Amino acid sequence: MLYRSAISRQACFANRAFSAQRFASTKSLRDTLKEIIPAKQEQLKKLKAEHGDTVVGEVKVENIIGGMRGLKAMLWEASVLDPVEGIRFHGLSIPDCQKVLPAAPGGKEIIPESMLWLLLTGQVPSAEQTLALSQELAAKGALPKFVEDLVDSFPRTLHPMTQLGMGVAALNHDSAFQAAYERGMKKPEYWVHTLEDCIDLIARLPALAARIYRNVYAPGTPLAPVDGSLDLVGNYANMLGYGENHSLTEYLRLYIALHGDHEGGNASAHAAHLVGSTLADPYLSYSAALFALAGPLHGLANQEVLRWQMAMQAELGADITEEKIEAYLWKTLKSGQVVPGYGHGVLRNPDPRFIALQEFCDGKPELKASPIIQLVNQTFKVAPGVLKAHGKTKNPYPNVDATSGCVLYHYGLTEFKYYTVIFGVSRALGALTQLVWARALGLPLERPKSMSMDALSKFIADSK
Ligand SMILES: CC(=O)SCCNC(=O)CCNC(=O)[C@H](O)C(C)(C)COP(=O)(O)OP(=O)(O)OC[C@H]1O[C@@H](n2cnc3c(N)ncnc32)[C@H](O)[C@@H]1OP(=O)(O)O
Ligand SMILES: O=C([O-])CC(=O)C(=O)O
Repeated sequence: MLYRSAISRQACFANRAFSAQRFASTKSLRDTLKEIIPAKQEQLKKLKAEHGDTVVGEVKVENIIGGMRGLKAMLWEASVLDPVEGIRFHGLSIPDCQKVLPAAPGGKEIIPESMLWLLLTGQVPSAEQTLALSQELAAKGALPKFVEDLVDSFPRTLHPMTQLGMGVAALNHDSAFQAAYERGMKKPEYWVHTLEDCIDLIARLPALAARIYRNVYAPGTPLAPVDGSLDLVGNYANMLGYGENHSLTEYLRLYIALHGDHEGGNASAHAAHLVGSTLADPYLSYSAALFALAGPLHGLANQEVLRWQMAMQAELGADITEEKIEAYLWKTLKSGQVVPGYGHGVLRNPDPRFIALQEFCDGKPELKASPIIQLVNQTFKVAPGVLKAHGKTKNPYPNVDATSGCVLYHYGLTEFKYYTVIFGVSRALGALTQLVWARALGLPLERPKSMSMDALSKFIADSK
């Protein structure tokens, strides 16, 4: 009863807040995709036929040397990142999504299932569709026994991200795409089997990620099974051992929904896309994404932020002033390290995901009073000025990693080497969505041309 009234409350709320045409019909996820894919295929065909030779930008030597920064060279459907405004998912900003995407029954925050539906289809799901997706994910959420045994065999000292990537790769044992490919499936069927793998993988990530957490940080204690009545994050929190903490569960829903997609060029999404373009199955493709996410310049920065803020707290003692933070920032920079959680390859403003997580904290007195979250806020006041004066970083503002882990720490989830795993549960939403579309659109193998320094120098000399 409570469940039903929560659902209809959500539906009414969503209907008030957003224009009707953005809403999905009452169709299932698969039928919705079947309906929209032909138009997208047609759009791509037309773009290629009518504008294939339109120039989008130029390639400078600095782009080739500089990590391809700024080059518009990938197709990515679900989201676009504006340097100033931040991310939009199918045109919806984070505040838009917070208004229209259904929450979990009894909750307020965006539920990752509704974000997944939006990313995959470009439509806002109803509460009923979101619930159906939750139920499907829970029904498919258990791990095969051999993957449980594999993960249980890892040493506790193996980094949780290494464990996650290996576990995800091993899940390809059951890949529907791989099996159908071996049977000789035709190209138009690719997306159908890719979608099934992607749904299965997203469903199993919480059980895999929670098992890693329990093995490493609470060995020998019981691990809850997947509960068919819970949503994806409800289950994840429960299996982690935090199911009773409603506030943390809500935070995780928001966190996982917001980290889901950040257009295509970020290292994890791009890695999934590159590997997927070889027709490797979604499990192998997403394990590649996870290993990219595990680098400190990308997803691992959230563990690095906490480590750095804790070291700052320990050094500065009880009376932390802005002057002392400023001196600590300079010490970090002068020692040749980056300030973790600051800077970005595309953004040139504070990350709206950072703002959304800060707003989550602002609404909760216990979070506002938390020393670590106060330190994040104080650092935010000082760091942009210091980074501007330092004069190197193109973006002196915080990215999402500047706060995400510190909030987890406040909730008692203090094992910071685990934080990127939570990011890894999330990024599957966007990276796997794109794999479905890459297969539906028949996108080719990704294979850019590289040049050696000698070849570049010759090219420059010849063009003078
Ligand atoms: C979810 C995410 O992945 S968000 C990013 C998470 N990563 C971090 O927070 C780590 C800290 N930040 C960084 O290292 C960078 O800002 C990156 C990797 C995110 C972006 O890198 P780039 O696009 O190359 O940044 P940018 O063009 O501004 O770099 C120019 C110079 O400023 C430096 N710089 C950039 N950000 C910082 C920073 N936070 N602290 C100190 N120096 C920085 C770069 O290292 C580079 O120095 P170099 O010329 O000596 O090599
Ligand atoms: O966009 C990027 O390069 C990094 C990032 O913030 C993300 O992947 O979420």
